[in-house]
Amino acid sequence: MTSQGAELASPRPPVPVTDVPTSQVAAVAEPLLDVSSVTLRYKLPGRVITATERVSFQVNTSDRFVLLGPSGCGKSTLLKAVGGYLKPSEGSMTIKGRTVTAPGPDRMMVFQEFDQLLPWKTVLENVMFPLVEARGLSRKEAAEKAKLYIEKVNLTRALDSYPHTLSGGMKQRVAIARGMAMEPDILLMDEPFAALDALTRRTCQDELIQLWEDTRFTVMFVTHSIAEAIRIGNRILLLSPHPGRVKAEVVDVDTTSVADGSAGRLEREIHDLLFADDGVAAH
Ligand SMILES: Nc1ncnc2c1ncn2[C@@H]1O[C@H](COP(=O)(O)OP(=O)(O)OP(=O)(O)O)[C@@H](O)[C@H]1O
Repeated sequence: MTSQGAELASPRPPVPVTDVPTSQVAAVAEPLLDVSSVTLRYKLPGRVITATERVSFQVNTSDRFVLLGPSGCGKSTLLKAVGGYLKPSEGSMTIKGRTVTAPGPDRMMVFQEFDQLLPWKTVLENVMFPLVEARGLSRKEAAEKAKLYIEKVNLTRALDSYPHTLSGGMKQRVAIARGMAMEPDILLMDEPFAALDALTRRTCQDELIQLWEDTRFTVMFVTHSIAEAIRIGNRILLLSPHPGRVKAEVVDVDTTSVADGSAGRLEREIHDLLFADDGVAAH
């Protein structure tokens, strides 16, 4: 049974898994993001690639909403479409009731690549840049806000450093600070930790959760790692292999289950759902 507004701290059976299409689930409140029956296609010379087919889901304020599925199922394509970089061939996407038609400062993206920072600008200048250019803040206001968010990702010591002097994990934290400083309606993260070593990746995941505890921002997070999905998400949408369709949604993911050992069970259940035939998944 799907429910909205997960209470992460409450003890509960950790695996409320549903195969009910999200479009059939009654929303408790107006969703922040409403993706309705969205098909995304790439039109190439002489052929068309369908990346996702009739995908529906809703993201609520303060959700940590994870898109999980095998490589090529269209996770990044979906995220780009929410970002406004791709127009659906079918269906609709609205954020706060407005149709998504183009990129905007209400949806900031963080990518996997370490080179998403401007190499000729310092950490502080990188975080200030969109605040000045897209939000129209004065340099003084932008610097104040940027410093606040750089502090939140524990990089105050690196304010004046240039990207090439930072580790991969530090660069990703700067990118997160830059996205969060814009105080977007939703932060869109495309496998931001996938290129990090295992230890740094784990640290960055924990820091992201800590950051969420502090600010309760809304995040949509793409990964193909089941363990990462469980660690990050309070809701996990499972997509089938290419073309991506909604297979199931895991709701009320209790992050405490990661510590109490039941994460392994949840991981196995999600694995079985992801890789089962449709008939098997629909139990
Ligand atoms: N720019 C593009 N032009 C044409 N086809 C594309 C383009 N980008 C992605 N595709 C195709 O769309 C499908 C979905 O790709 P997408 O990158 O969204 O999947 P993904 O689930 O994010 O995969 P991964 O986990 O490997 O990043 C794939 O078949 C891919 O080859």
